[in-house]
Amino acid sequence: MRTLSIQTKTKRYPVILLPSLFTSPDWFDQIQFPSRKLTIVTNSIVGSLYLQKIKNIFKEKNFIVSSVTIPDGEEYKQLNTVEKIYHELLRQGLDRKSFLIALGGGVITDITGFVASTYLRGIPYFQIPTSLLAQVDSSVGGKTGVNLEEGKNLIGTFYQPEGVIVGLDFLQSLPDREFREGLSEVIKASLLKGGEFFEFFRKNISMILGQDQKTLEEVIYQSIQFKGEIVQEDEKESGIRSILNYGHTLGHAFEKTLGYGALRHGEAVAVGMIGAAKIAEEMGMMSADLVNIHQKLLVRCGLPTSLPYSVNANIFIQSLLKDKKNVSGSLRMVLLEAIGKPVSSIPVEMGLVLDVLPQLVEVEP
Ligand SMILES: NC(=O)c1ccc[n+]([C@@H]2O[C@H](COP(=O)([O-])OP(=O)(O)OC[C@H]3O[C@@H](n4cnc5c(N)ncnc54)[C@H](O)[C@@H]3O)[C@@H](O)[C@H]2O)c1
Ligand SMILES: O=C(O)C(=O)C[C@@H](O)[C@H](O)[C@H](O)COP(=O)(O)O
Ligand SMILES: [Zn+2]
Repeated sequence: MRTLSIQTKTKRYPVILLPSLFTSPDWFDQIQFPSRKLTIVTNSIVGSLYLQKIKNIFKEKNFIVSSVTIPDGEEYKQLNTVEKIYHELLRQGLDRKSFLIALGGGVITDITGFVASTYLRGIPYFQIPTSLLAQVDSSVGGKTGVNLEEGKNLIGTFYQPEGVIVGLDFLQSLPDREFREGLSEVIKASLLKGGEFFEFFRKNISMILGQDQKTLEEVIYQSIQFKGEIVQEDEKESGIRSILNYGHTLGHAFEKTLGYGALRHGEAVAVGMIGAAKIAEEMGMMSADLVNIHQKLLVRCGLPTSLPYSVNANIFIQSLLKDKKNVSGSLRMVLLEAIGKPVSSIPVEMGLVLDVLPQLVEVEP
Protein backbone atom coordinates (compact mmCIF):
# COMPACT_ATOMS: atom_id res chain seq x y z
CA MET A 1 0.00 0.00 0.00
CA ARG A 2 1.33 3.49 -0.90
CA THR A 3 -0.21 6.67 0.43
CA LEU A 4 0.06 10.26 -0.72
CA SER A 5 -1.32 13.17 1.19
CA ILE A 6 -2.97 16.11 -0.56
CA GLN A 7 -2.99 19.34 1.42
CA THR A 8 -4.99 22.24 0.02
CA LYS A 9 -6.13 25.42 1.75
CA THR A 10 -9.47 23.76 2.52
CA LYS A 11 -8.56 20.16 3.23
CA ARG A 12 -5.95 17.48 3.81
CA TYR A 13 -6.81 14.04 2.51
CA PRO A 14 -5.13 10.73 1.74
CA VAL A 15 -4.79 9.05 -1.64
CA ILE A 16 -4.29 5.35 -1.01
CA LEU A 17 -2.89 3.22 -3.83
CA LEU A 18 -3.15 -0.54 -3.42
CA PRO A 19 -3.37 -3.74 -5.48
CA SER A 20 -6.99 -4.39 -4.55
CA LEU A 21 -9.69 -3.04 -2.24
CA PHE A 22 -10.99 -6.58 -1.93
CA THR A 23 -7.87 -8.58 -1.12
CA SER A 24 -5.99 -5.87 0.83
CA PRO A 25 -8.66 -4.82 3.37
CA ASP A 26 -6.23 -2.73 5.53
CA TRP A 27 -7.22 0.43 3.67
CA PHE A 28 -10.51 0.55 5.54
CA ASP A 29 -8.88 1.24 8.88
CA GLN A 30 -6.67 3.98 7.41
CA ILE A 31 -9.71 6.14 6.73
CA GLN A 32 -11.85 8.15 9.10
CA PHE A 33 -15.42 7.96 7.89
CA PRO A 34 -17.60 10.89 8.95
CA SER A 35 -20.62 8.73 9.84
CA ARG A 36 -22.06 5.25 9.34
CA LYS A 37 -24.55 6.16 6.60
CA LEU A 38 -23.52 6.41 2.97
CA THR A 39 -24.69 6.19 -0.61
CA ILE A 40 -22.53 4.82 -3.39
CA VAL A 41 -22.97 6.53 -6.76
CA THR A 42 -22.04 4.37 -9.74
CA ASN A 43 -23.10 3.55 -13.29
CA SER A 44 -24.71 0.47 -14.82
CA ILE A 45 -21.44 -1.06 -16.07
CA VAL A 46 -19.20 -0.50 -13.05
CA GLY A 47 -22.13 -1.18 -10.73
CA SER A 48 -22.77 -4.58 -12.26
CA LEU A 49 -19.13 -5.51 -11.65
CA TYR A 50 -18.29 -4.00 -8.26
CA LEU A 51 -21.23 -2.40 -6.44
CA GLN A 52 -22.24 -5.42 -4.41
CA LYS A 53 -18.65 -6.18 -3.42
CA ILE A 54 -18.09 -2.62 -2.16
CA LYS A 55 -21.45 -2.61 -0.39
CA ASN A 56 -20.48 -5.85 1.37
CA ILE A 57 -17.27 -4.31 2.71
CA PHE A 58 -19.26 -1.53 4.39
CA LYS A 59 -22.12 -3.76 5.53
CA GLU A 60 -19.68 -6.11 7.25
CA LYS A 61 -18.52 -3.09 9.28
CA ASN A 62 -22.11 -2.21 10.19
CA PHE A 63 -22.51 0.79 7.91
CA ILE A 64 -25.91 1.60 6.43
CA VAL A 65 -25.32 1.51 2.68
CA SER A 66 -27.55 2.59 -0.21
CA SER A 67 -26.69 3.20 -3.83
CA VAL A 68 -27.70 5.17 -6.91
CA THR A 69 -26.92 3.76 -10.33
CA ILE A 70 -26.99 6.05 -13.36
CA PRO A 71 -26.71 5.06 -17.03
CA ASP A 72 -23.22 4.75 -18.50
CA GLY A 73 -21.80 7.49 -20.71
CA GLU A 74 -20.52 11.05 -21.02
CA GLU A 75 -23.93 12.14 -22.33
CA TYR A 76 -25.32 11.54 -18.81
CA LYS A 77 -22.83 13.94 -17.23
CA GLN A 78 -25.48 16.63 -17.13
CA LEU A 79 -27.75 18.54 -14.75
CA ASN A 80 -30.72 16.29 -15.38
CA THR A 81 -28.79 13.33 -13.94
CA VAL A 82 -27.68 15.44 -10.98
CA GLU A 83 -31.28 16.31 -10.21
CA LYS A 84 -32.31 12.66 -10.34
CA ILE A 85 -29.51 11.81 -7.89
CA TYR A 86 -30.65 14.59 -5.48
CA HIS A 87 -34.20 13.16 -5.45
CA GLU A 88 -32.89 9.67 -4.82
CA LEU A 89 -30.64 10.82 -1.94
CA LEU A 90 -33.61 12.60 -0.33
CA ARG A 91 -35.71 9.47 -0.75
CA GLN A 92 -32.97 7.49 0.98
CA GLY A 93 -32.96 9.97 3.86
CA LEU A 94 -29.35 11.03 3.41
CA ASP A 95 -28.62 13.85 5.86
CA ARG A 96 -25.72 16.22 6.38
CA LYS A 97 -23.80 13.70 8.47
CA SER A 98 -23.99 11.07 5.72
CA PHE A 99 -21.44 10.73 2.93
CA LEU A 100 -21.15 9.69 -0.72
CA ILE A 101 -18.78 7.37 -2.50
CA ALA A 102 -18.08 7.76 -6.21
CA LEU A 103 -17.46 4.33 -7.72
CA GLY A 104 -16.55 4.59 -11.39
CA GLY A 105 -14.67 6.45 -14.08
CA GLY A 106 -14.29 10.19 -14.57
CA VAL A 107 -17.95 10.76 -15.37
CA ILE A 108 -18.94 9.30 -12.00
CA THR A 109 -16.16 11.05 -10.04
CA ASP A 110 -17.13 14.43 -11.59
CA ILE A 111 -20.89 14.05 -11.05
CA THR A 112 -20.61 12.62 -7.55
CA GLY A 113 -18.25 15.39 -6.48
CA PHE A 114 -20.69 17.96 -7.85
CA VAL A 115 -23.66 16.37 -6.08
CA ALA A 116 -21.67 16.13 -2.84
CA SER A 117 -20.72 19.80 -3.02
CA THR A 118 -24.30 20.99 -3.51
CA TYR A 119 -26.61 18.49 -1.79
CA LEU A 120 -27.79 20.11 1.48
CA ARG A 121 -25.07 22.73 0.72
CA GLY A 122 -22.37 20.09 0.88
CA ILE A 123 -21.74 16.66 2.34
CA PRO A 124 -18.47 14.67 2.47
CA TYR A 125 -17.49 12.26 -0.29
CA PHE A 126 -14.80 9.72 -1.16
CA GLN A 127 -13.49 8.71 -4.55
CA ILE A 128 -13.05 5.08 -5.61
CA PRO A 129 -11.87 5.55 -9.22
CA THR A 130 -12.16 2.50 -11.45
CA SER A 131 -10.87 3.71 -14.85
CA LEU A 132 -7.21 4.52 -15.43
CA LEU A 133 -8.17 8.09 -16.33
CA ALA A 134 -10.04 8.53 -13.06
CA GLN A 135 -7.17 7.00 -11.07
CA VAL A 136 -4.47 9.23 -12.55
CA ASP A 137 -6.46 12.43 -12.90
CA SER A 138 -10.16 13.01 -12.19
CA SER A 139 -10.40 11.54 -8.67
CA VAL A 140 -7.73 13.90 -7.31
CA GLY A 141 -7.90 17.67 -7.07
CA GLY A 142 -11.55 18.39 -6.41
CA LYS A 143 -12.69 19.65 -9.82
CA THR A 144 -16.30 18.53 -10.07
CA GLY A 145 -18.87 19.28 -12.71
CA VAL A 146 -21.21 18.55 -15.54
CA ASN A 147 -21.48 19.49 -19.20
CA LEU A 148 -23.93 21.88 -20.81
CA GLU A 149 -25.08 21.83 -24.41
CA GLU A 150 -22.74 24.81 -24.91
CA GLY A 151 -19.62 23.11 -23.60
CA LYS A 152 -17.76 20.72 -21.34
CA ASN A 153 -17.71 21.17 -17.57
CA LEU A 154 -19.26 24.63 -17.76
CA ILE A 155 -21.05 24.03 -14.46
CA GLY A 156 -19.03 22.85 -11.50
CA THR A 157 -17.33 23.44 -8.18
CA PHE A 158 -13.98 22.97 -6.53
CA TYR A 159 -14.73 20.55 -3.72
CA GLN A 160 -12.11 18.19 -2.36
CA PRO A 161 -12.94 14.60 -1.37
CA GLU A 162 -12.24 13.19 2.10
CA GLY A 163 -10.07 10.52 0.55
CA VAL A 164 -9.26 8.65 -2.65
CA ILE A 165 -8.84 4.87 -2.72
CA VAL A 166 -7.19 3.54 -5.86
CA GLY A 167 -7.36 -0.22 -6.50
CA LEU A 168 -5.16 -1.44 -9.35
CA ASP A 169 -7.23 -4.55 -9.96
CA PHE A 170 -10.22 -2.51 -11.18
CA LEU A 171 -8.20 -2.05 -14.36
CA GLN A 172 -8.43 -5.77 -15.13
CA SER A 173 -12.01 -5.31 -16.34
CA LEU A 174 -11.40 -1.96 -18.07
CA PRO A 175 -11.71 -2.29 -21.87
CA ASP A 176 -8.56 -1.64 -23.91
CA ARG A 177 -9.87 1.60 -25.46
CA GLU A 178 -10.61 3.07 -22.02
CA PHE A 179 -7.20 1.97 -20.73
CA ARG A 180 -5.48 3.75 -23.63
CA GLU A 181 -7.49 6.94 -23.23
CA GLY A 182 -6.30 7.09 -19.60
CA LEU A 183 -2.73 7.04 -20.92
CA SER A 184 -3.47 10.28 -22.76
CA GLU A 185 -3.71 12.14 -19.43
CA VAL A 186 -0.52 10.37 -18.29
CA ILE A 187 1.27 11.53 -21.44
CA LYS A 188 -0.05 15.05 -20.77
CA ALA A 189 1.23 14.97 -17.20
CA SER A 190 4.62 13.56 -18.16
CA LEU A 191 5.12 16.23 -20.86
CA LEU A 192 4.19 18.94 -18.36
CA LYS A 193 6.40 17.62 -15.57
CA GLY A 194 9.32 16.42 -17.71
CA GLY A 195 12.44 15.09 -15.96
CA GLU A 196 12.35 11.64 -14.36
CA PHE A 197 8.59 11.23 -14.76
CA PHE A 198 8.79 11.77 -18.52
CA GLU A 199 11.80 9.45 -18.85
CA PHE A 200 10.15 6.76 -16.74
CA PHE A 201 7.02 6.88 -18.85
CA ARG A 202 8.87 6.92 -22.17
CA LYS A 203 11.13 4.02 -21.27
CA ASN A 204 8.35 1.86 -19.86
CA ILE A 205 5.57 2.18 -22.43
CA SER A 206 5.72 -1.53 -23.36
CA MET A 207 5.46 -2.60 -19.72
CA ILE A 208 2.63 -0.14 -19.13
CA LEU A 209 0.71 -1.34 -22.19
CA GLY A 210 1.27 -4.90 -21.00
CA GLN A 211 -0.17 -3.78 -17.64
CA ASP A 212 2.85 -4.94 -15.68
CA GLN A 213 1.60 -4.31 -12.16
CA LYS A 214 4.72 -2.74 -10.64
CA THR A 215 5.26 -0.40 -13.60
CA LEU A 216 1.61 0.54 -13.74
CA GLU A 217 1.54 1.25 -10.02
CA GLU A 218 4.60 3.48 -10.37
CA VAL A 219 3.21 5.47 -13.28
CA ILE A 220 -0.16 5.95 -11.53
CA TYR A 221 1.67 7.01 -8.36
CA GLN A 222 3.81 9.54 -10.24
CA SER A 223 0.78 10.93 -12.10
CA ILE A 224 -1.14 11.46 -8.86
CA GLN A 225 1.93 12.93 -7.18
CA PHE A 226 2.38 15.44 -10.00
CA LYS A 227 -1.29 16.42 -10.00
CA GLY A 228 -1.21 16.71 -6.21
CA GLU A 229 1.78 19.09 -6.35
CA ILE A 230 -0.05 21.40 -8.75
CA VAL A 231 -3.38 21.29 -6.91
CA GLN A 232 -1.69 22.00 -3.58
CA GLU A 233 -0.12 25.11 -5.05
CA ASP A 234 -3.22 26.40 -6.83
CA GLU A 235 -6.42 24.64 -5.79
CA LYS A 236 -8.83 26.91 -7.67
CA GLU A 237 -6.92 27.42 -10.91
CA SER A 238 -5.99 31.04 -10.50
CA GLY A 239 -2.58 30.32 -12.01
CA ILE A 240 -0.39 27.25 -12.40
CA ARG A 241 -3.25 24.71 -12.25
CA SER A 242 -4.33 25.76 -15.73
CA ILE A 243 -1.35 23.84 -17.17
CA LEU A 244 -3.33 20.65 -16.41
CA ASN A 245 -5.56 21.82 -19.25
CA TYR A 246 -2.84 21.13 -21.84
CA GLY A 247 -4.59 19.68 -24.91
CA HIS A 248 -8.02 20.44 -23.47
CA THR A 249 -8.86 23.67 -25.33
CA LEU A 250 -9.21 21.88 -28.65
CA GLY A 251 -10.01 18.55 -26.94
CA HIS A 252 -13.11 19.86 -25.18
CA ALA A 253 -14.24 21.61 -28.38
CA PHE A 254 -13.98 18.29 -30.25
CA GLU A 255 -15.99 16.50 -27.56
CA LYS A 256 -18.73 19.12 -27.67
CA THR A 257 -18.82 19.59 -31.45
CA LEU A 258 -18.85 15.87 -32.26
CA GLY A 259 -21.42 15.14 -29.54
CA TYR A 260 -20.68 13.98 -25.97
CA GLY A 261 -19.76 10.32 -25.99
CA ALA A 262 -18.65 10.21 -29.67
CA LEU A 263 -15.05 10.37 -28.50
CA ARG A 264 -13.48 9.33 -25.24
CA HIS A 265 -12.16 12.31 -23.25
CA GLY A 266 -8.58 11.02 -23.43
CA GLU A 267 -8.82 10.63 -27.20
CA ALA A 268 -10.05 14.20 -27.58
CA VAL A 269 -7.18 15.40 -25.37
CA ALA A 270 -4.70 13.39 -27.48
CA VAL A 271 -5.76 15.18 -30.67
CA GLY A 272 -5.96 18.43 -28.68
CA MET A 273 -2.31 18.04 -27.66
CA ILE A 274 -1.28 17.52 -31.29
CA GLY A 275 -3.24 20.68 -32.17
CA ALA A 276 -1.55 22.62 -29.36
CA ALA A 277 1.86 21.33 -30.45
CA LYS A 278 1.29 22.36 -34.07
CA ILE A 279 0.05 25.78 -32.99
CA ALA A 280 3.13 26.21 -30.78
CA GLU A 281 5.34 25.16 -33.70
CA GLU A 282 3.63 27.69 -36.01
CA MET A 283 4.19 30.38 -33.36
CA GLY A 284 7.88 29.48 -33.21
CA MET A 285 7.59 28.24 -29.62
CA MET A 286 8.04 24.52 -30.20
CA SER A 287 10.56 22.57 -32.24
CA ALA A 288 9.46 20.13 -34.96
CA ASP A 289 11.27 17.45 -32.90
CA LEU A 290 8.95 17.99 -29.95
CA VAL A 291 5.89 17.87 -32.20
CA ASN A 292 7.25 14.50 -33.37
CA ILE A 293 7.70 13.31 -29.80
CA HIS A 294 4.02 14.06 -29.16
CA GLN A 295 3.02 12.08 -32.26
CA LYS A 296 5.22 9.10 -31.42
CA LEU A 297 4.10 8.79 -27.80
CA LEU A 298 0.42 8.97 -28.70
CA VAL A 299 0.69 6.55 -31.62
CA ARG A 300 2.70 4.13 -29.46
CA CYS A 301 -0.14 4.17 -26.91
CA GLY A 302 -2.75 3.56 -29.61
CA LEU A 303 -4.18 7.06 -29.32
CA PRO A 304 -5.44 9.17 -32.22
CA THR A 305 -3.48 12.13 -33.58
CA SER A 306 -6.30 13.13 -35.92
CA LEU A 307 -10.00 12.30 -36.09
CA PRO A 308 -11.98 10.42 -38.77
CA TYR A 309 -14.86 12.92 -38.58
CA SER A 310 -15.77 16.28 -40.03
CA VAL A 311 -16.57 19.44 -38.11
CA ASN A 312 -18.22 22.70 -39.00
CA ALA A 313 -15.58 25.41 -38.44
CA ASN A 314 -18.09 27.97 -37.13
CA ILE A 315 -19.56 25.60 -34.56
CA PHE A 316 -16.04 24.60 -33.52
CA ILE A 317 -15.05 28.26 -33.06
CA GLN A 318 -18.18 28.97 -31.02
CA SER A 319 -17.21 26.11 -28.77
CA LEU A 320 -13.63 27.38 -28.38
CA LEU A 321 -15.01 30.77 -27.39
CA LYS A 322 -16.74 29.15 -24.38
CA ASP A 323 -13.45 27.85 -22.93
CA LYS A 324 -13.07 28.82 -19.28
CA LYS A 325 -9.46 29.90 -19.77
CA ASN A 326 -10.34 32.67 -22.24
CA VAL A 327 -9.82 36.26 -21.17
CA SER A 328 -12.22 39.01 -22.29
CA GLY A 329 -13.53 36.77 -25.04
CA SER A 330 -10.13 36.06 -26.56
CA LEU A 331 -8.73 32.58 -26.89
CA ARG A 332 -5.98 31.58 -24.44
CA MET A 333 -4.16 28.26 -24.55
CA VAL A 334 -1.60 26.30 -22.59
CA LEU A 335 1.39 25.64 -24.85
CA LEU A 336 4.69 23.86 -24.29
CA GLU A 337 8.07 25.48 -24.95
CA ALA A 338 9.90 22.28 -24.14
CA ILE A 339 9.27 19.09 -22.19
CA GLY A 340 8.63 20.21 -18.61
CA LYS A 341 8.16 23.85 -19.67
CA PRO A 342 4.47 24.67 -20.09
CA VAL A 343 3.29 28.25 -20.49
CA SER A 344 -0.29 29.21 -19.60
CA SER A 345 -2.65 31.77 -20.98
CA ILE A 346 -0.98 32.34 -24.35
CA PRO A 347 -3.21 34.43 -26.64
CA VAL A 348 -3.82 32.47 -29.85
CA GLU A 349 -5.34 33.94 -33.01
CA MET A 350 -8.47 32.09 -34.16
CA GLY A 351 -7.03 32.23 -37.70
CA LEU A 352 -4.07 30.12 -36.57
CA VAL A 353 -6.40 27.51 -35.05
CA LEU A 354 -8.29 27.40 -38.36
CA ASP A 355 -4.99 26.90 -40.23
CA VAL A 356 -4.10 23.91 -38.07
CA LEU A 357 -7.60 22.41 -37.80
CA PRO A 358 -7.58 20.59 -41.20
CA GLN A 359 -4.54 18.58 -39.98
CA LEU A 360 -6.65 17.27 -37.08
CA VAL A 361 -10.08 16.69 -38.59
CA GLU A 362 -11.93 17.16 -41.87
CA VAL A 363 -13.37 20.66 -41.96
CA GLU A 364 -16.75 21.03 -43.68
CA PRO A 365 -16.64 23.44 -46.63
N1 LIG B 1 -12.27 16.41 -12.58
C1 LIG B 1 -11.13 16.23 -13.21
O1 LIG B 1 -10.07 16.66 -12.78
C2 LIG B 1 -11.14 15.43 -14.49
C3 LIG B 1 -9.91 15.03 -15.04
C4 LIG B 1 -9.93 14.30 -16.22
C5 LIG B 1 -11.14 13.94 -16.82
N2 LIG B 1 -12.31 14.33 -16.24
C6 LIG B 1 -13.59 13.91 -16.81
O2 LIG B 1 -13.62 12.48 -16.74
C7 LIG B 1 -14.47 11.98 -17.77
C8 LIG B 1 -13.76 10.87 -18.50
O3 LIG B 1 -13.49 9.83 -17.57
P1 LIG B 1 -13.36 8.32 -18.06
O4 LIG B 1 -12.50 8.29 -19.24
O5 LIG B 1 -13.03 7.50 -16.89
O6 LIG B 1 -14.83 8.04 -18.62
P2 LIG B 1 -16.03 7.18 -18.04
O7 LIG B 1 -16.32 7.53 -16.66
O8 LIG B 1 -17.12 7.29 -19.04
O9 LIG B 1 -15.43 5.71 -18.05
C9 LIG B 1 -15.04 5.14 -19.28
C10 LIG B 1 -15.79 3.82 -19.53
O10 LIG B 1 -15.18 2.81 -18.75
C11 LIG B 1 -16.16 2.14 -17.95
N3 LIG B 1 -15.45 1.69 -16.75
C12 LIG B 1 -14.91 2.44 -15.77
N4 LIG B 1 -14.25 1.65 -14.92
C13 LIG B 1 -14.37 0.40 -15.36
C14 LIG B 1 -13.88 -0.85 -14.92
N5 LIG B 1 -13.07 -0.96 -13.87
N6 LIG B 1 -14.21 -1.96 -15.62
C15 LIG B 1 -15.00 -1.87 -16.73
N7 LIG B 1 -15.47 -0.72 -17.22
C16 LIG B 1 -15.15 0.40 -16.54
C17 LIG B 1 -17.23 3.17 -17.75
O11 LIG B 1 -18.44 2.57 -17.40
C18 LIG B 1 -17.26 3.84 -19.12
O12 LIG B 1 -18.00 3.07 -20.02
C19 LIG B 1 -14.79 13.15 -18.66
O13 LIG B 1 -16.09 13.60 -18.39
C20 LIG B 1 -13.77 14.19 -18.27
O14 LIG B 1 -14.25 15.50 -18.50
C21 LIG B 1 -12.32 15.08 -15.10
O1 LIG C 1 -7.58 19.08 -12.73
C1 LIG C 1 -7.47 19.94 -13.59
O2 LIG C 1 -7.29 21.13 -13.30
C2 LIG C 1 -7.54 19.60 -15.03
O3 LIG C 1 -7.61 20.49 -15.86
C3 LIG C 1 -7.53 18.15 -15.40
C4 LIG C 1 -8.16 17.84 -16.74
O4 LIG C 1 -7.57 16.64 -17.19
C5 LIG C 1 -9.66 17.59 -16.66
O5 LIG C 1 -10.14 17.13 -17.88
C6 LIG C 1 -10.51 18.73 -16.13
O6 LIG C 1 -11.83 18.28 -15.90
C7 LIG C 1 -10.62 19.88 -17.08
O7 LIG C 1 -11.25 20.92 -16.40
P1 LIG C 1 -11.91 22.16 -17.10
O8 LIG C 1 -12.09 23.13 -16.01
O9 LIG C 1 -11.03 22.61 -18.18
O10 LIG C 1 -13.20 21.73 -17.69
ZN1 LIG D 1 -8.73 15.85 -18.87
